[in-house]
Amino acid sequence: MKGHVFVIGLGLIGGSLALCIKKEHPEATLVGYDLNEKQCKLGKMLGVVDEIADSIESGAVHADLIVIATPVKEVERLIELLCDLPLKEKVIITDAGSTKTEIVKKAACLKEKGYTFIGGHPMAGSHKSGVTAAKPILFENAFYLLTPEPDTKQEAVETLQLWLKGTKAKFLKVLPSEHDYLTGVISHFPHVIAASLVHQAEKTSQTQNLVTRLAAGGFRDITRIASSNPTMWRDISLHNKNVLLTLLNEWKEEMESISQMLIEENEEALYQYFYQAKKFRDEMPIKEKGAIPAFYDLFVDIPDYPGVVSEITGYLAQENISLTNIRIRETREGIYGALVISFQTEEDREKAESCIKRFTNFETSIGL
Ligand SMILES: NC(=O)C1=CN([C@@H]2O[C@H](COP(=O)(O)OP(=O)(O)OC[C@H]3O[C@@H](n4cnc5c(N)ncnc54)[C@H](O)[C@@H]3O)[C@@H](O)[C@H]2O)C=CC1
Ligand SMILES: O=C(O)C(=O)Cc1ccc(O)cc1
Repeated sequence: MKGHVFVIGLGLIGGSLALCIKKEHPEATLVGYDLNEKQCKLGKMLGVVDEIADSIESGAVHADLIVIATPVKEVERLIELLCDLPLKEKVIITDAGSTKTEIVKKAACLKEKGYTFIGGHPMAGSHKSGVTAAKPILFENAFYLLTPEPDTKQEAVETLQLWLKGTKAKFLKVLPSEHDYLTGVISHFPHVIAASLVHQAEKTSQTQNLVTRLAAGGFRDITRIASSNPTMWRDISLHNKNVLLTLLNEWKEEMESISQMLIEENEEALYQYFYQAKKFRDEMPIKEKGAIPAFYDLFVDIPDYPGVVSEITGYLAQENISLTNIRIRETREGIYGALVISFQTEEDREKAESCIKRFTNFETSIGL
């Protein structure tokens, strides 16, 4: 497709979406804008966007597609700002925010002006931020939730999906309230719990300095997401506060019932509690992005030349690092592909990452 695409917020998500759009639509002009000048410079330098706009206004008025990829409270402010601009009549405005109810409500002013807004949420990412972490394979096979309104034209939804085809994500349409409840359960509430576990360990560390050294394995797995961007999570929590408060109350009741099982030394109830959790989790489609990520996967961006895979496995073998699985996610002649290497433990994955970094200049990441 041809046209001007304006991406506001050139971070992990805005940058990755820009790369996906350019990959699928090389004739489109990608224009970026970020409050942080450094992200603008990097975005242009890394070829994530073709141009940087001087202001929101100058980027927005020429755009056929506007993608807002800033923290969710900023999404609201930007929508207000766009409402007062003379945009193109057929422009499609979307966002990538992790919450939808408040954003879609705010977008009513765009509808009043005759513009089309379709809420969006690519359900993949990581605890990293900034345009340097952006990559075109970030959303591959992930769910991409869209929240069109009943009166949104089907043609506009199709056009948006076409613009976003390069994400290779699986699009699903949901209601904003449904979106916020589901993401509250599987994403927002777990972030609160992860942060709370880290706080608990920190409190203990004030009197027991061994705690941080002992915190390995399970603790690190369950608290990885506590390393995410605090501004982003502050905004998400405030936007989805009602769902979070409901979930917190249910959680408190559940914790109360565990206290009771412990007080009563109720072996059968405790066994059932852990057994049912294991059963449900083991049956989840964990290999699919969007459920629970496979935590010990290492992604290596590799150039497409013969022998590159055995070169990498050779380095790992030299350092006695065992892998459990290896696969190539995408290769086309001369184009970078992603090698996905699975390990049994996080320690093995960390060792492998530093080994590959020492021997090569290939980009590595732990993805979702
Ligand atoms: N990080 C993740 O894994 C995921 C994040 N999201 C959502 O995507 C959005 C962006 O998140 P990330 O890319 O991770 O954050 P990020 O921190 O990497 O990028 C956000 C960028 O927005 C810029 N920004 C903030 N206010 C702005 C404004 N008024 N005008 C222009 N630029 C502004 C910041 O300077 C920053 O560069 C958030 O709404 C987040 O909830 C959605 C899916 C996954
Ligand atoms: O790092 C992780 O596991 C995440 O949870 C990434 C993430 C963050 C926010 C979203 O709205 C969707 C995905």
